[in-house]
Amino acid sequence: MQKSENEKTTLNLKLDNRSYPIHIEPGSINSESLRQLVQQSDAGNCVIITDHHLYDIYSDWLKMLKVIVVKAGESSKDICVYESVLEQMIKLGISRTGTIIAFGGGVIGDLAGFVAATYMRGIDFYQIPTSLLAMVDSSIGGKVAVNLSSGKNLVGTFYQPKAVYIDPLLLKTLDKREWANGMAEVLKYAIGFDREFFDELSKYTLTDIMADEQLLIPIIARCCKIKIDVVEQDEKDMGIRNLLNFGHTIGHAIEAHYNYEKYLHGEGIAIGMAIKAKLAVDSGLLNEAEMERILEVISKYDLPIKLSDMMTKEEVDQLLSYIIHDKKRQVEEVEWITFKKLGQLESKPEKIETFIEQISKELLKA
Ligand SMILES: O=C(O)C(=O)C[C@@H](O)[C@H](O)[C@H](O)COP(=O)(O)O
Repeated sequence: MQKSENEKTTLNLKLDNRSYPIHIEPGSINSESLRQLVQQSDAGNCVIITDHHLYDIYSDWLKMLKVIVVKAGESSKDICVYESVLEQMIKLGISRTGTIIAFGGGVIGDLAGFVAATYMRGIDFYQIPTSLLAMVDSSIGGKVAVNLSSGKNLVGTFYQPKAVYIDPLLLKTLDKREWANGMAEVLKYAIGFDREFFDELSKYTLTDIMADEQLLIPIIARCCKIKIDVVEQDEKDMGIRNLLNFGHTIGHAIEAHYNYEKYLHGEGIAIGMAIKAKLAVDSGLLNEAEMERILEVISKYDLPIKLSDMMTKEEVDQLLSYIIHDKKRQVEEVEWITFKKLGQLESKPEKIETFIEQISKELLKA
């Protein structure tokens, strides 16, 4: 894999008047640059939304600025937390010409983006992702949302940021499980969109990527480029963008079934991608060796390829009931995202009963 120097990379996501830059530069985010971004947005009318874990780490950067802090973790992607943040925005005197800076992982980006999309009918926002998952996926493309008990991301909209600032050095605060969490989305791009990328990643381990910034930066840029290309073609997820949801129908159901406590998003979709790879062999879309390689590489990056506990048929049925609420669902069908070949996906409508029967069979296997 091509190693990069420490220069700045700027990518551009082109969507008419909703176009924006995605800056990738190690060391670009610090107290001074954060202050400048706030100043340029009118300091008194700009608020940073972050979580308590990050506030503890970066309090020196944040304490002089207007900040709203929520609890770290998926439980903050919640309607009540969303309402609380809106009320705090009012109390902070943020007007309809105000700005939000989302400084956090996927949860913060999705929550803060949804607040920005709806506060006084919409104000500007910037994404400063601090997790690998947010850097390679959720901070780009404008999907913003909160969860319901019925499922993931069920209340939200498409609302593009004004810019995304990616500083890989911020990942130093991430624990290994969170690194693996983000690598699941990296592997999604490789397995589903870029065979050469998959072959390259298969040469490394999670530890290699964590330890070598010169390896990491091109990986982040490659993921952003794939995401940009897809979003520019299908911003509202009516066609090709469905493919970015590979492994997610099962993954979201797993997350929701365990109340967003047992499995991180990346762990859920890793299991989802592994199940899809196994089923692709049954339908002749992958050969046994390709499937085995996919499972091996997913495992190599410290991600699960199956649920950790055996499930009863009743438990599997309960887990799969979340599929009914998947947003790719039509009336009687759900978009089945599967392989054309390793490195290329396709989406086709599948009867929900068939979908559930096939996934159920895999989930019940030892
Ligand atoms: O950007 C997209 O489109 C994706 O599907 C990317 C997903 O990796 C991401 O997790 C997204 O938030 C899930 O989207 P959803 O539409 O299933 O809520």
